[in-house]
Amino acid sequence: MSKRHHTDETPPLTQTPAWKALQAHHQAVRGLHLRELFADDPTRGERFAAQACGFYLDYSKNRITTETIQLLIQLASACHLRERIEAMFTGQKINVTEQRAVLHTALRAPEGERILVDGKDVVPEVHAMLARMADFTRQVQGGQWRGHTGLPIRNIVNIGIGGSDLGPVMAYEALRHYSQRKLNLRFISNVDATDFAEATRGCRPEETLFIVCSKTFKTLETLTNARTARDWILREMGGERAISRHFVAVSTNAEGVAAFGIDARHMFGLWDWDGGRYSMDSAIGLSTMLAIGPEHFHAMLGGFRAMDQHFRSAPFEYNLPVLMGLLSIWYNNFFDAQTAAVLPYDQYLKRFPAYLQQLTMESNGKHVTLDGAEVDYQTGPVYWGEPGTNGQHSFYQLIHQGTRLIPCDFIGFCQPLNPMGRHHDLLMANLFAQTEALAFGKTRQEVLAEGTPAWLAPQRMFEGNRPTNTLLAQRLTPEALGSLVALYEHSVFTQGAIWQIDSFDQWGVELGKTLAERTIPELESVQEPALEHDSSTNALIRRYRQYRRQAGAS
Ligand SMILES: O=P(O)(O)OC[C@H]1O[C@H](O)[C@H](O)[C@@H](O)[C@@H]1O
Repeated sequence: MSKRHHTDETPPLTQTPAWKALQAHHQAVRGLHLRELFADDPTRGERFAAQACGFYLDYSKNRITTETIQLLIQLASACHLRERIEAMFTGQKINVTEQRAVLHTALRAPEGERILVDGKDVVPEVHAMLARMADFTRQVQGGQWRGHTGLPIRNIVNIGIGGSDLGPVMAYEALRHYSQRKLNLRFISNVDATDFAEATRGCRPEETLFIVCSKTFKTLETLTNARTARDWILREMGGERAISRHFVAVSTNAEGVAAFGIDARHMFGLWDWDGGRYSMDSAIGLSTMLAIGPEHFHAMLGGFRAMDQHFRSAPFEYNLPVLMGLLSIWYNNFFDAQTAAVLPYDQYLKRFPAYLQQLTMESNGKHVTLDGAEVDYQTGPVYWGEPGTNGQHSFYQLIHQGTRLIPCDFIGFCQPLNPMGRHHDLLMANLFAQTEALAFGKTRQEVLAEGTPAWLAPQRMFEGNRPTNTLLAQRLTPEALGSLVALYEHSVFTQGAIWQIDSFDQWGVELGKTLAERTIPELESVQEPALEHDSSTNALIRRYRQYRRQAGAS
C-alpha cells in the first residue's frame, strides 16, 4: 500500500506525465555522447547558453538535447514552479513545517517595495536595520567606537555556527579584495576550544569586539564560545561594564541576548522568515559590512536583487537558477548521480563549496514531501568541491576516469583581481581545458595514434561524456557575489519545488543535539554514570572517560 496521500494539486511526482516523459526520454538519450551532440550541431556551444546579472551560463556540455530542456520545463510547470516562486516572493508561509514565510528576498528588496507578512510590511524594518548596521560600521571603522579602556577596536571576532558562520566566512574570504583592511577579522564556530584559542591568538582583549551571531541564541556551540569570550574579556578588564563595549549580538532572541549581558542597543535583529542558511545578507552579515564597508555591502545586495528579479520574471528557458536546478534534477533523478561538484576557479571563493554544502544539503536533504509522504525518488545530492586548480591535482582523476557520474559546476572570472604575469590566463586555460576534457575525453584510436602501446591504452583512454556547467562573469565584485549566491539559492528552491519538499526547515539536526545534551553529563560526572545507550556508545563513553582520567593523572 502506498503511503501517499497527495492532493489533486500535487500528484505523486513520479506519476506525473512530465516525469514519465523524462524517464522515456532518458532511455532514448542516455547513450548519446557529447562528441556526437557537438558534431551534429556546430552552434550547440552558443545555443545552450543563457546570461543574466553579468553571468554567462554555458550548459552545452550537458547530456541534453533541446527536447530534454523542454521536458524539464514541462516538469517544472507540472510542479507549479511559477506559482511557488510567487508564493515565496509574496511572503506566503511556504515553510509549512514551521509555519513561516520564506523571505530572504526581502532582505535585498528596494526601499519602497511592499512585502507583507501577517499584514505588516517588512521592507522598512529591513532598511532600518541596514542603516543601523552602517552606522555601527562607521563608528567602529572610524575609531569612535572604543573598547572599555578607551582603545579603538582592531579585531572583530564573529562567533556563530552554521548559517551564522558559513555565509559570513565565505563572504569575508570572497570579498577580501574589497576589504578596507582597517580591521582584523576572525571567525569562531566550532565548540572545539582550538577554534577559540587560534582565532584569538595575538588579539588584545582591549582592542577586540565580539559579534555573537545566533538566530535563536540557544545554540550550544555559539553560547559556549560566547561565554568563553566573556571570560576572556572579563579576565583582562574585570567589571561587567566591559561587556557592553566588547560584545554585540545578532539574534531574534532579545531575552537571551539580555540574559547574556549584551545591551539591547547593541543587538541587531533578525526575523523568523529568514532561515540561517539564507541570512548572509541580513545583520548576520555584520562582519562582512565591517570588512568591506556599507557601500560595497549595498552593491552586494544589488547583485542579489538583480538575480531575484531575473528568477522571478525570466522565462524558464532563459532563467539561470531554473536551468541549473533542472539540470541538477536531470542527473540526480534520471542518471542516478549521487553527488555534484562545485569548482570555483578563483582563490577568493575557497569557502564557497563549504557554504554551498549547508545551503544545498540542509535545504534539500529531506525524505518526505510537504504533506508528509515518504518520497520514492532521490532528493538533494551531496555537494562538494575545492577551488581550481587545486582539485585537479587531487580528486579530478575520479571525475575523469572513475566509475561515477559527477556533474560539475565550473565558476570563473575573466578579469583577475590580482593581475600577475601569466597567472590568470593559466588559471582560466585550466578551467576551459577541464570542461573540454571531461566532455570529449580521448578515444582508444587517439591514444594509440600517440604511440601508446596497446596494453596501456585502456588506462590512458578517457571516456568523456562527463557533464559540466560553466559560469563565467567579468570580475568577482560584491555585486557578482550577491548574484552568484542568489543563483544557487534559487536553484536550490527550484529543486525543492520539483521534489515537493520543505527546503526551509532542518529537523534533521535535532536528534544529534538532543543526544549530545544527554551525553554531556555522562562525560562530565565525577561518579561513574549508569550508561543506558547501545553497547557501542556505552563502550566509547567508558573508554573516553578512562583516557580522560589517564590524561588528567599524567
Ligand atoms: O543561528 P543559530 O540559531 O545559532 O543557528 C545556527 C545553525 O544551527 C542549527 O542547528 C541549524 O542546523 C542551522 O540551520 C543554523 O544556521
